[in-house]
Amino acid sequence: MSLDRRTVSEADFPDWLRAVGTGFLRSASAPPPEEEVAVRLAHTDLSRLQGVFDAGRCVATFRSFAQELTVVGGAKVQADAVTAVTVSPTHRRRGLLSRMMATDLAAAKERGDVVASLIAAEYPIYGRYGFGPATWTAEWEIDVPRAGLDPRAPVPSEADGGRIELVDGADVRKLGPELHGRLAARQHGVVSRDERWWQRGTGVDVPSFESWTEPFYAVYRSADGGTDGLIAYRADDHWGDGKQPLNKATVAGMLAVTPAAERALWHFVCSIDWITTVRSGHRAPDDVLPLLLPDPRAARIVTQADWLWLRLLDIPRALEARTYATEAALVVDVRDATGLAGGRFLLDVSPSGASCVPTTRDADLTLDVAELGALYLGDESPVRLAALGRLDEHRAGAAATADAVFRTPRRPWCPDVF
Ligand SMILES: CC(=O)SCCNC(=O)CCNC(=O)[C@H](O)C(C)(C)COP(=O)(O)OP(=O)(O)OC[C@H]1O[C@@H](n2cnc3c(N)ncnc32)[C@H](O)[C@@H]1OP(=O)(O)O
Repeated sequence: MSLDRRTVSEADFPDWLRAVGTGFLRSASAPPPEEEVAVRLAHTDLSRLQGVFDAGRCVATFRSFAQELTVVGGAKVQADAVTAVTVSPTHRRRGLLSRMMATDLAAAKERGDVVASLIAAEYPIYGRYGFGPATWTAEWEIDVPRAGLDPRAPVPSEADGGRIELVDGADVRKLGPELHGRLAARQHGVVSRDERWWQRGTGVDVPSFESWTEPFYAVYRSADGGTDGLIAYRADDHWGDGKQPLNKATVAGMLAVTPAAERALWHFVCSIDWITTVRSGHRAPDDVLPLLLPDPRAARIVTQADWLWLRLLDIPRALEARTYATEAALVVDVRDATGLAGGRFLLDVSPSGASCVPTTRDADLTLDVAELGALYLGDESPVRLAALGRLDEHRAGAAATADAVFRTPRRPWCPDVF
């Protein structure tokens, strides 16, 4: 019987969820409990769910949803966020992912989405579809006694005027969205969170495959009482043979919209009695954390990897949406084998605005749409891509000009996994 790729109906949904569990090696054979299916259905746009069915049984899954992505300068573009991509091990490498991806990207283009976004399970999967790694992540493990922080110092410092308060999940659901909105207005790479995100993130209706332990939550209030930062962390219970506390705090999330809040929250979590190790959670690779410590070598990098991948669907709108710190003009030839977004464009930028229009002028640079995805938020270097042979320079110095055009002083950061 031929494989049937189709949009998922309400009746298909439990089996579709079962197939996601199979593909992600979570559970072997049963759909989640009925109540959980109902909760998830209420938060799912079925028209953006695809499944492939073999003799009526779901063997491949794909979901996309509407997302806003903050670009350089703080504007937001509409993203087609891709998730729940699985193909059962019995049906792998027969082109099912390629079929579902082609269907989804065509629909996103038709809808007018500017980019598609995802967090890749494995690096080699998505480049072929025009995605490039646009943000990277780093995680540190801090040896607190070695870090050299003054254990007697109050946190935050009295000079700072702010204070740290412990709060609960209900407070986080109240305060978090506003704080996140302020972060999303300034940090490129941030993606939108809906109400459901804050519920799941604070233990409301958590799916059965996730084991949930309530974290500790603390907020940073500035001198004027505003909430400028939020941290969630969990602690284990580990004691040495000599009766010394050797507990580890693992940060589940930390958002800060001012440098004072950022410094205070890191200092706070590194100053909790009994805690001798802090795991930072996923941060931008240029996070201030290690250099906040008197001895930065006490912060060991434990993860360094690609994080948010982007696929440009509308190059003029994408490039005009972000800001640029320099004044320059570049003709960029973008290859896109799918025909969705490629072409030759004149990109004319200055600190007061940008225009990107199709052109027949000679190209300064040629690159694949996936490489443009890696450049888009300012993280990758065109000069480095040229050295790798992934960007062709047709005019001497054009890659260096592109470096000045695209790169940003601070690196992009996407705090979420989706
Ligand atoms: C955004 C997210 O949800 S990330 C989660 C992705 N899902 C997973 O990692 C779960 C486990 N893996 C799977 O379910 C599947 O292997 C998938 C979804 C990754 C791939 O599905 P498939 O249907 O096997 O992919 P498909 O047959 O369309 O492959 C297309 C091409 O990609 C290649 N490819 C697919 N998966 C991988 C991989 N994991 N690593 C390297 N190459 C891959 C194939 O070899 C093929 O290459 P070719 O065209 O040169 O022959």
